[in-house]
Amino acid sequence: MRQALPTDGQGLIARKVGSGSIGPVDLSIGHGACLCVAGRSGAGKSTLLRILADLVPHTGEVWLDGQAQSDMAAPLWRRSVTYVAPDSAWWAPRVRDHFQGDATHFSDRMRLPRDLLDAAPDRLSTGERQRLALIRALLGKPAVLLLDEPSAALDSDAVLRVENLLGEFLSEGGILVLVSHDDAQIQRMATDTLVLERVPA
Ligand SMILES: Nc1ncnc2c1ncn2[C@@H]1O[C@H](COP(=O)(O)OP(=O)(O)OP(=O)(O)O)[C@@H](O)[C@H]1O
Repeated sequence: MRQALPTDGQGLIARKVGSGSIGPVDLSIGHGACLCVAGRSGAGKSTLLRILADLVPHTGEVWLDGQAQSDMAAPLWRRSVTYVAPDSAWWAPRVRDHFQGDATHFSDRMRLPRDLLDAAPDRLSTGERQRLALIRALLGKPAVLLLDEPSAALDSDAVLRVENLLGEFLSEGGILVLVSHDDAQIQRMATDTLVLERVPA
């Protein structure tokens, strides 16, 4: 497991967050740390990430470096606390139209063909779309990345390339919350783990 940095009020902190299907959940993640979220299908992993990104109504409170989520406009909060869905949305004609800045460095690191940046999003494979969604999020320079099964569709070499980039994000003080069903990936990436249990109806 990776080493966590101490939080001392900094980092991402959630207290008693929940919605109809999950919670209440407490968590605290320091800069440079990766919380892996596991649990059975339907346990609420995606819902927890969407709560942390302020994408769904919820109870409880979330803070980033002492700044409360409830005191910020949701779009501004999401620039710092960015959710990457397993089924990312693409709306512009070309892939590169979705990026803030030059994606070639990240795309080369992932060994993606350069012509993909000029491609129409609907011709991307599932794994290409997953990696390009991660690149799009990284180019936004978030403080926190909330990744929902980011390498579920990837071969083992591509998984390690993704983890390498995420390791770099962590070493620069980024905060990562990673939903994964892959125990080996959790072993490689986690400084801490949270196993969610489905709330009985
Ligand atoms: N928009 C929604 N409205 C109502 N219920 C929802 C909504 N989104 C998710 N749920 C329910 O909340 C529960 C948790 O769903 P969630 O997608 O968070 O689980 P998960 O742990 O991520 O599952 P998986 O591993 O299958 O992706 C499920 O019972 C799901 O049906």
